[in-house]
Amino acid sequence: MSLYTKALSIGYNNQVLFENINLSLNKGQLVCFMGPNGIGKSSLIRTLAGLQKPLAGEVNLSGNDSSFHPKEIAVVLTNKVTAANMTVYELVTFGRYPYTNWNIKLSSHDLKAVEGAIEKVRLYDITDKRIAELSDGQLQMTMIARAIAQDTPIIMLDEPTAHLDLNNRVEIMRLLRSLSHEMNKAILVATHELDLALQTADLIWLAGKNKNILKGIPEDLVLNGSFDEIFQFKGFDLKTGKIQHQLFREQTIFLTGTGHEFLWTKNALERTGFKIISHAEDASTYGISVYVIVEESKPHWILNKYNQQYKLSSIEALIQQL
Ligand SMILES: Nc1ncnc2c1ncn2[C@@H]1O[C@H](COP(=O)(O)OP(=O)(O)OP(=O)(O)O)[C@@H](O)[C@H]1O
Repeated sequence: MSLYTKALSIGYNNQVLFENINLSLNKGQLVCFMGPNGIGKSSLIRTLAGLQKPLAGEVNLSGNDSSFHPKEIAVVLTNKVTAANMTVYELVTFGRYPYTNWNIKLSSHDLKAVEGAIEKVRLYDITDKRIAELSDGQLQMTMIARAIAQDTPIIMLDEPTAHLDLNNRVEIMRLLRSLSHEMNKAILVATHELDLALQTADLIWLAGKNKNILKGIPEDLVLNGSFDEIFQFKGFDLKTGKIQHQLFREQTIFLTGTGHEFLWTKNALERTGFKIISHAEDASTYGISVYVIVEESKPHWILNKYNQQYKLSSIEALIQQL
């Protein structure tokens, strides 16, 4: 199943957010939808999910007319959940409501879907907790589990990692990626997590400046400057993925070495304001050179500073000696 739009315009009576949009969300793909605050990501998700009327144009499912059904699209929005007294387990079972009648018990198939979702999101420790007792992150994970239990070919999530710690953010994006690839689902995630989106998305939708949406694989949008144009990064170089530090030391260091140790040494020296050169005909031109050496998995640093040599056992010691 896939979803596509034809000349779609969305927004509100007094505000058009996106105009004449032609997009498709295909099975087997994880799409990250990115753009600055207030550009209209949540509004587009609600419109694609059939929860909000378009201003013009159409949203279609696999060529059918837009008769949305919760068996086809599961949505995780950012709204507050009001079911304070319900347990986590009960809320996840709500994902099965398209398949059951309120008065009918969950079938063994329903229970399997609920248990499977709880396992995938690793909620087993908190299944008996009440919603009112959850942290924001736990509630977020519960809502994601509910959407997985719904077992639809399309899942849309609005900022699903907003309250999560780094491990859970990575875990959720990996999970969404595996749901799209292994279970052939179409997954759309509105997110501000640039680094995670660049590493996990098959495709990026980038909200443009002219009520349009740019599409492309992450690497192409980085290299062709689309991200820079939309986000107008200040002090951050997306092409290297690094914050641009002020070179306040006015001192160049010739640095050589390999592996993680070399990269983290470079990171520390740049952060502390040094300009780093790693390829040079003649290292002695720079007055200071640092060699990162790893022997039997243990690193040390050789600093040559104006004809003096020092052997150091940590990057902190190296910086102090500089
Ligand atoms: N129900 C509504 N009625 C009228 N205007 C709305 C409504 N919901 C949102 N808007 C307006 O639409 C614009 C886009 O809002 P939306 O929440 O879709 O943006 P967003 O890209 O998801 O933002 P963020 O990244 O900050 O979550 C904003 O100007 C917002 O004020």
